[in-house]
Amino acid sequence: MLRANDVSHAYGDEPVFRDLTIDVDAGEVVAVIGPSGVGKTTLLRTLAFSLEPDEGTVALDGTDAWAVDDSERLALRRRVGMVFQEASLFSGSVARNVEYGLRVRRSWADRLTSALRLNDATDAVEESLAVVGLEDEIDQPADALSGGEAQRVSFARALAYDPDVLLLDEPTSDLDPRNTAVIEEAIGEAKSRGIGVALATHDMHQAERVADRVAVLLDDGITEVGPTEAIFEDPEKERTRKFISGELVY
Ligand SMILES: Nc1ncnc2c1ncn2[C@@H]1O[C@H](COP(=O)(O)OP(=O)(O)OP(=O)(O)O)[C@@H](O)[C@H]1O
Repeated sequence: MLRANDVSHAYGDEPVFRDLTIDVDAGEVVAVIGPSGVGKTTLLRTLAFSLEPDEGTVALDGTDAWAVDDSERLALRRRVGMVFQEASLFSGSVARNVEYGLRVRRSWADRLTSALRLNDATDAVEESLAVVGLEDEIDQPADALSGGEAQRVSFARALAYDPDVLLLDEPTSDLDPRNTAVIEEAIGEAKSRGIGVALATHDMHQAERVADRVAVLLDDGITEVGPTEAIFEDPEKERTRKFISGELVY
């Protein structure tokens, strides 16, 4: 469904990755693991159509995002939700923060329609908050939340948006185990709704817990991608095995 094909990207003269291919299907979680600075964030920004690759194509359901005009590309971007390492909520209630996700997705025409849609929006906000266990905090000011709760609201916001794809950039690296577990369960819920998920993570155990497939990003490209169990138990490449076992030090 979402596919980056033979993409290359460099910042100035510094190549980040070359000829990299990765895809994410509906209802599938693909974890991208690799050492710090290898290009996981750059890859997610490429998959979000916010960074144009120097070479190669990035397509959603076969539409090449950089071969269409700006408005079509914007329409593609709207089908993708993102959660970053740090929650970025604005002052205002939890409900308003989650609603924001819906508002950016909807066109003006949609927003001007009936009360039925407004009810749908309220339902979507409540349901999304329930997925991250924060339905009781709906009217609280976002400023009053802990860091972990704020990140859960960020996830609910991305989910309420009803994306086709969710891109998660180390969403739990600042969280404690309890909040991490909530986010991992929410990833499972997104998957069961048919959302394709790409998850960049430093945490190999997390990749093992939540991913269907794992892409190992080393040096300037994907060294190996495959079913999670195969990558962790019996990788094809020696380099993958060394990275997984911690023998490869960066
Ligand atoms: N806007 C930029 N301009 C120049 N260089 C950049 C830019 N963004 C990232 N880089 C460099 O590109 C490389 C890849 O960065 P990126 O953030 O994609 O890696 P990462 O795997 O997500 O790292 P981390 O795990 O530490 O978040 C790094 O060497 C980084 O310093």
